[in-house]
Amino acid sequence: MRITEHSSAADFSDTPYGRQLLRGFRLLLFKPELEAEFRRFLDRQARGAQRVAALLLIVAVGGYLYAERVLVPHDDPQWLSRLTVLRLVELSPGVLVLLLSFFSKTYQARANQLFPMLLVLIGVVAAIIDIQYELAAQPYAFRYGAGLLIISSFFFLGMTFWHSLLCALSIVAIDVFMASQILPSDRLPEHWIAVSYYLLLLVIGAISRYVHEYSQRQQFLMRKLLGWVAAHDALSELPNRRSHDEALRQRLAQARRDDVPVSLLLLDLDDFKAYNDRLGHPAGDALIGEFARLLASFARRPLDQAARVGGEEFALLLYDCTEDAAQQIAIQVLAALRRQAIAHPASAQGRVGVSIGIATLQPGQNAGQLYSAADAALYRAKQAGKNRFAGPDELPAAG
Ligand SMILES: Nc1nc2c(ncn2[C@@H]2O[C@H](COP(=O)(O)OP(=O)(O)OP(=O)(O)O)[C@@H](O)[C@H]2O)c(=O)[nH]1
Repeated sequence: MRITEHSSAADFSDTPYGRQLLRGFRLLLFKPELEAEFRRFLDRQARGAQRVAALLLIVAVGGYLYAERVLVPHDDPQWLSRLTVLRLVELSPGVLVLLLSFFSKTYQARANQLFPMLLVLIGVVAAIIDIQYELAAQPYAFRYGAGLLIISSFFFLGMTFWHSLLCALSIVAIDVFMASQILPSDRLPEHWIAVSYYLLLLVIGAISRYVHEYSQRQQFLMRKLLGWVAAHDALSELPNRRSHDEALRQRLAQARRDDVPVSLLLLDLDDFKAYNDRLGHPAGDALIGEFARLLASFARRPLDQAARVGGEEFALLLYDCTEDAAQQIAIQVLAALRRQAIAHPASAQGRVGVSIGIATLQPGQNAGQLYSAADAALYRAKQAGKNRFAGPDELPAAG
C-alpha cells in the first residue's frame, strides 16, 4: 500500500478502518469491535454536553416548579401537590447525572447505557404532566415537555441514533397509552394534536441525528485511519520507528510494574544493497514485504510487536521474554528464513540471510539504552560473518 494524493478507502483495506469505510455504514453500525470503540469515542465527546443537559433540566424544571407554585394561581391544592411531586421526579435524574458524572468512574464508563433509561423516565413524567394539565383544563399551563425531550434525545446526549430513536418512540408510545387510559374521550382529540406535534419532532430529530451521526462515524474512521497511517510503514505495513519507540517505552514501563523480562531483537537483512543492485529496487521492496510478513508471525502475543525501524532494519519486541527464550526465537527466525530459501545472487550462502542482535532489559536501563545494546549485538553479529544472532555476552552463533 502506497499513500498518494489519489489514495482511496480501497488502498487501506488492510486496516479495519479502511475496510469499514469500504463496506459503508448506512445502518449506522460498524463491525462489533469497531462499534465498541466508536461508542467510547461518542461517550467521551458527549460527557460535557451531558452535564450541560442535566443542568438545563434542573434549571428548566426548577423554573417551572417555581412558576407553578408561586406565580400562577391554582385553585386545587391537591392537584398542585401532585404536580409538584411529578416535577421533583422529573428533576431528580438531572441531579443524579450531575453528581455521578463528577464522582463516579463507573457511571462515566456506563453513561451511554444509563442515559436512555433516565431519558425515557423523564419523558414519561413529562407526558404525565401534560396529561394532568389537559385533565385539569388549567388556564395557564407549562406543557409539551415530552416534545422537548423527544427532540433533545437526538442531540447532545451522546446516544446513538438507534438508542435515541428507541427513546423517542418509547416516550410517544407511553404518552399515547397513558392518554388513552387517563383522559376522557372528549379530551382525546386535543391530545392527538399534541401527539402529532411529537411525531413531527421525532421525524425532524431522527433525520438530523442520522445525518449528524453518519458524519461523526465518517470522521471517527478518518481520524483512526490517519493515526494508523502515521504509525505504520507503507511498504511493509508494520508499525514504523516512531510507533516502535512509543511501544518500547510503554512495554518497559509495564514490564517494571509487572516485574517481567523484556527482550528486543534488532534484525538487519544481509547484503541488501547488493540485492537491490543485482535484482532491482522493486525486488528489494518485495523482499522487505516478504520478510516483514515472516517477522510479524513471530510477534505472537498481544504485547509483542514486530516493526520496521529503518530501510532494511527491523525490530521484534518480546514482552515477558527472557534472554534464553529470545535466543530461541532468533534461531527460529533464522530457520524460517532458511526454509524460504530466497535466492540472493551476491551472498555467500546463495540465499537471503539476516543478522540479529539481542538485548534483554537490565535493571536501571531505559528504552534508548536497551535499543543501543541490541544494536551493538547486531553489529557483532555482522562482524562475525552475518546470518546469525548475537546476544550481549556469548559468541555469535551462525544461522
Ligand atoms: N528496495 C529498497 N531498498 C531500500 C529501502 N530502504 C533502504 N534500502 C536500501 O538498503 C540498502 C542498505 O544498504 P547497506 O546499509 O549498505 O546494508 P547492506 O547492503 O545490507 O549491508 P550489510 O548490512 O552489511 O549486510 C541501501 O542500498 C538502501 O538504498 C527500501 O525501502 N526499498
